Amino acid sequence: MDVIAGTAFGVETNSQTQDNDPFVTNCRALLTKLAQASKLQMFATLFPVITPLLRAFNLTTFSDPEADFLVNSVYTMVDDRKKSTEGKKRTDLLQLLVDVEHNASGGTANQMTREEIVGQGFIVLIAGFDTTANTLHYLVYNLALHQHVQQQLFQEIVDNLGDADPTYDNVATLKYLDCVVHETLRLFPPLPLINRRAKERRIIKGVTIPAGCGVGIPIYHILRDPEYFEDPETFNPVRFSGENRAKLDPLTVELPFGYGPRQCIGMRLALLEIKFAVVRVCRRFQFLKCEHTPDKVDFTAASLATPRKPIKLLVQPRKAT
Ligand code: HEM
Repeated sequence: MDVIAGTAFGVETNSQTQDNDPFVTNCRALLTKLAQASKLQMFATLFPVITPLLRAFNLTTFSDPEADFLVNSVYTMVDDRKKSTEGKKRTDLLQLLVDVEHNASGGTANQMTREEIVGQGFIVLIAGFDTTANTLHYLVYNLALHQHVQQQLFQEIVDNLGDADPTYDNVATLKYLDCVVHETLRLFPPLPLINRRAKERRIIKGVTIPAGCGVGIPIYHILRDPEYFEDPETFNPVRFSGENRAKLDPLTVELPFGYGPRQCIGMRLALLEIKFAVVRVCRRFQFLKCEHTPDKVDFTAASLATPRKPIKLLVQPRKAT
């Protein structure tokens, strides 16, 4: 939350310590609702023709007071940025968007309206928060269940970084960490399903997809398909190492972030964020199973991969060496 609010909007949220910050509480509440709104979304995905009807009855995903609060906050930020002088310019996403509007003021096709800027900013906020947090959640769960993986990861961090702070360059040397992150995303993709609309009629394996038809792409199931991954239900980070990775279908390696021109814009930021957090946490704590830790995660039928019951773990400080 703090990373996305800071990098996208320059807002300091301190979500770990200031639970009552309205930005944090509204964001959390909206994401919880979004995760639950899946049945309506699924229906609208399969039958896009009903979308105008949902809009007419104000039944869209973003018609909640929490969404209003966040959208209005982004409007205020955009207006503040426009008023601020050159010298005070920030280097974040919102500033880039505001500059696009400013620089294209000749009315070119690339010019963005105020609404478009706010819409883009809002989507980044929503898309960048729970996805990364959920991945970290599932990653430490996997470590708790697979102590040998946790030990190898810990050793890699100690051997390569010692006590040094994680940086863009030094986390790139942590090859095993990269495998652990990718294997976590394979088994627990935060967005289990993405959507497209068919541009033209196509027949795939005997199934006709008419032009304009909504198509759901089941990321979760593709990433657990034995056609693409041997022994797919097993958590095995080594499948993403060096020559093993080269044998995988390249499409599946980045699939947790989608595919094609609409692929996740925050992929590199997310991977870096996750790796920084893992280095900081895993060198100080060990994650263990406890009596409430499930052996298998049962998901809700939601748009975000949400566990039906909270996943509880035992966290133990590591002894200083
Ligand atoms: C582990 C973390 C993340 C995962 C797994 C993830 C996954 C995805 C997926 C599957 C999509 C849809 C892609 C498609 O349709 O092909 C997407 C879109 C997007 N993501 Fe991420 N994402 C993550 C983190 C982030 C972060 C940190 C940001 C913000 C910087 C972000 C911003 C976006 C945006 C703006 C879109 C595009 C929305 C659109 O075009 O409608 N994501 N992401």
